[in-house]
Amino acid sequence: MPAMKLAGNFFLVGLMGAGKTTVGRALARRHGKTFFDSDQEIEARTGVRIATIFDIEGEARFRERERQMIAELAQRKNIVLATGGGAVLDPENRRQLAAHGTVIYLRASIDDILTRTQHCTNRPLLQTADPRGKLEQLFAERDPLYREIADLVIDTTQQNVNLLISQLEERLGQPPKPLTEPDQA
Ligand SMILES: Nc1ncnc2c1ncn2[C@@H]1O[C@H](COP(=O)(O)OP(=O)(O)O)[C@@H](O)[C@H]1O
Ligand SMILES: O=C(O)C1=C[C@@H](OP(=O)(O)O)[C@@H](O)[C@H](O)C1
Ligand SMILES: [Mg+2]
Repeated sequence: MPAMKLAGNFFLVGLMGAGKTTVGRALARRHGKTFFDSDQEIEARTGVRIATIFDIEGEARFRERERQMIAELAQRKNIVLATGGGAVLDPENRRQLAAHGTVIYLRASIDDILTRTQHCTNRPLLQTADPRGKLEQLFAERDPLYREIADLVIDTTQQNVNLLISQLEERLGQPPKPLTEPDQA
């Protein structure tokens, strides 16, 4: 059992392959929270993979499904939610996430992301001749949006999941800094 209990909802944001689903599931298990992954919920409801939704309906319709799903899940209590990497593109999603929980931005180097995602066929945006170039473009577009709503930024590059959870707990458990320095008597 963890020494401290984390209160409220936790929302994980960051690029594909940053580890949102993996870290989110472990964090939820350790702190007795219900885990959701917005992509997995969309797949469960539609009965098809994310790649098939992109193929048949296109990215814009996927984003609508994602917006609906995040609006619904953000209302729940005591959850950990792993969002899809593009969820922050929508201002309404950013508003929902910032308003209803602690937002954790997971970062990773492009090299690590490429290694982690190279055999995956269910990330349609990376099914391109130049996944590195695509990730660099997505990072440039999205990093400011992740930062806009993040309460905490954690770098997962070359970090094992258990150590990441300890790091998260340590940083979330820190008492808030006083606004002013105590008087020097
Ligand atoms: N800290 C880590 N170190 C090494 N591999 C990782 C780490 N976090 C995730 N992975 C692996 O990378 C892949 C993508 O992780 P995932 O959690 O699905 O990322 P995301 O949900 O952010 O796209 C998975 O195969 C997962 O096992
Ligand atoms: O970055 C993106 O736009 C996407 C990320 C994916 O989720 P992960 O970040 O969990 O891979 C998934 O939602 C979809 O393929 C689109
Ligand atoms: Mg994921």
